[in-house]
Amino acid sequence: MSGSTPRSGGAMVEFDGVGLRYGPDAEVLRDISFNLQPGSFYFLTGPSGAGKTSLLKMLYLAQRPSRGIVRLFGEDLGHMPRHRLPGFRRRIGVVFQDFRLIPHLTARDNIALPLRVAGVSEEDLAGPVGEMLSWIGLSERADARPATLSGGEQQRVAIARAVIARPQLLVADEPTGNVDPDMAMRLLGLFEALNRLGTTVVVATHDIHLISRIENVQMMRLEKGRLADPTGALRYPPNRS
Ligand SMILES: Nc1ncnc2c1ncn2[C@@H]1O[C@H](COP(=O)(O)OP(=O)(O)OP(=O)(O)O)[C@@H](O)[C@H]1O
Repeated sequence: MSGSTPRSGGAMVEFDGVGLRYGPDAEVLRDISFNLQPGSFYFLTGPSGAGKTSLLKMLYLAQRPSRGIVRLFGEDLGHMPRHRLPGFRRRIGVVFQDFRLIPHLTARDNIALPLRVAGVSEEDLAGPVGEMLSWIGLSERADARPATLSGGEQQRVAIARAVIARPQLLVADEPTGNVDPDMAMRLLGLFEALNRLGTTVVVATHDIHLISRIENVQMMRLEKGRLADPTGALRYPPNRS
């Protein structure tokens, strides 16, 4: 991993008074303030349209806030020159709601992509990619292209691709929406394993069953573009000390 690490004792992610609007329309997110601590596991919930995907987009740097401050890995993104963004993005694993697999690459090559980008040799990546294919139950379909995979199979490949390079931050948008409950638990196991290795994990989901199966998670709930804190687990507003 290149680049800076979070300031000592600092948050992995800090949102301070963040608002987001698309074009001239009203804000879809308002007054969003929270800290994500390194190595923690968060579920983001809320009704459809509450703004979960929009919040995640700001987390994985696909969207800049309309106002407020977003700090990632201790740095203010508002003051970051564009040429530094790709380096930051490489430290973040993303499971997109619509998967976004590369259509002309096989399942194996989609999963291997982050390791290749990181410069891992073909010899060294074969083992981890094979293990990942086995974990998601797709060893037999390793040479299949995305268009020939089911929605659930594509989702499993997307998850494997997001976790294989052990990102510092993992952001997953409804990552188990297309798989059965057993596979959902297996995939959640991947997130937990990564989290135990130190990755901060943020999972947006409607799946209450999934949430109830994990211990030591923190909940974030969005309602109509605002953050609620029903459990009190979240520091809201953030501790400014
Ligand atoms: N690119 C966009 N342009 C304009 N409005 C958008 C855009 N993306 C999202 N919105 C609007 O922002 C609001 C929040 O959408 P968002 O997708 O973030 O919600 P969500 O909580 O992820 O919903 P779901 O659970 O259905 O995926 C919605 O009113 C949506 O219509």
